[in-house]
Amino acid sequence: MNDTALYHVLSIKDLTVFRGAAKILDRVTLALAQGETLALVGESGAGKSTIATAIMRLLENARVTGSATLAGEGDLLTLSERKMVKLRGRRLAMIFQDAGTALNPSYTVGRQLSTTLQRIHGLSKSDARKQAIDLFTSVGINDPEGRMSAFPHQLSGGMQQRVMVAIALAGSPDLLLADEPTSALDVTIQAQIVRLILKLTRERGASCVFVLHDLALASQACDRIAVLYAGQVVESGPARDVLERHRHPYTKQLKSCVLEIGAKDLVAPEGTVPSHDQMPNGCRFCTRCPRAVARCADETPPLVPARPTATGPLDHHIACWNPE
Ligand SMILES: Nc1ncnc2c1ncn2[C@@H]1O[C@H](COP(=O)(O)OP(=O)(O)OP(=O)(O)O)[C@@H](O)[C@H]1O
Repeated sequence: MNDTALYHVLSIKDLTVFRGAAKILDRVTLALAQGETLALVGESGAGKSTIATAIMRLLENARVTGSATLAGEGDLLTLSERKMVKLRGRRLAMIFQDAGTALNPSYTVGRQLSTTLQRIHGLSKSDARKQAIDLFTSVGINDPEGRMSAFPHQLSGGMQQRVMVAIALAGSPDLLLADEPTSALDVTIQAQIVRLILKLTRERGASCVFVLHDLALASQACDRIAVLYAGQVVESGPARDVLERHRHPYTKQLKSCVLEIGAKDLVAPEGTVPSHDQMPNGCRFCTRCPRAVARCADETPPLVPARPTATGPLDHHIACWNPE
């Protein structure tokens, strides 16, 4: 498909995040079309959650540059806080990795969802309650009416996560930012929640930026993949291109780790990511890269089309001076 025909719901350009002297994200550029799902993959600490949190403008103690344009609203990084308060929940919503800490322990989950519905849609108490029960039903909470009066600690981790999904969907956002639930849940439940989020996003015609650790799921269930290494996007594009026709040596290593070990989840290739005070000026992967050439350590490779036929920002791109 010619991607200029697609409507970009989100365009991130040169997103850079500093925490003190450390550059946590380095000129991240990504685009997402309406109704599509983008998986962010990469080792722990690569900056995936930082991207989602920066878009929501919820990063603390960080300096952020670049832009993140939401269709029809402008650059989220420069909008007033008042405007952001209006957008959060309505046009964009985030599902956090750990529902246990994101939910308020002092209120019942029914009240947390109902007050969100009242605030966003101006519903009466009884209409909000009805809609809350419907939403609990659609996210697969059994006995939704009974669960309305439960406090978060009275629910299992999986149920808490479903409550979070319901709260995120309360305002019918057209962009969801979701962090894959990790260690707090067992793997089967994790996969169920991921599939639930993807299904509900699709049914609603919304778009989703999903932090995923499961490469197989990213390639099966998501339209696009962006591979991150130490805060830089090294390869991005349609899921099949990135996984099957990858050109970046890091993507190749990630994929071969999964194949060799037979693991579904992301396994880090050998070696370690340099610490922030020893980060190369150029390509951050160069210290572990079998194909590194002289300029890799000093010059950051730009994200460019991976093939001559790839031209638009949604096409397959790589950032490498010496690709496969
Ligand atoms: N609140 C914070 N203060 C300082 N540094 C932070 C903070 N949060 C994250 N970082 C640093 O920012 C970098 C990116 O972290 P981030 O959580 O975005 O990575 P990630 O790819 O989402 O990792 P994971 O897969 O483990 O969730 C890491 O080096 C991390 O140590």
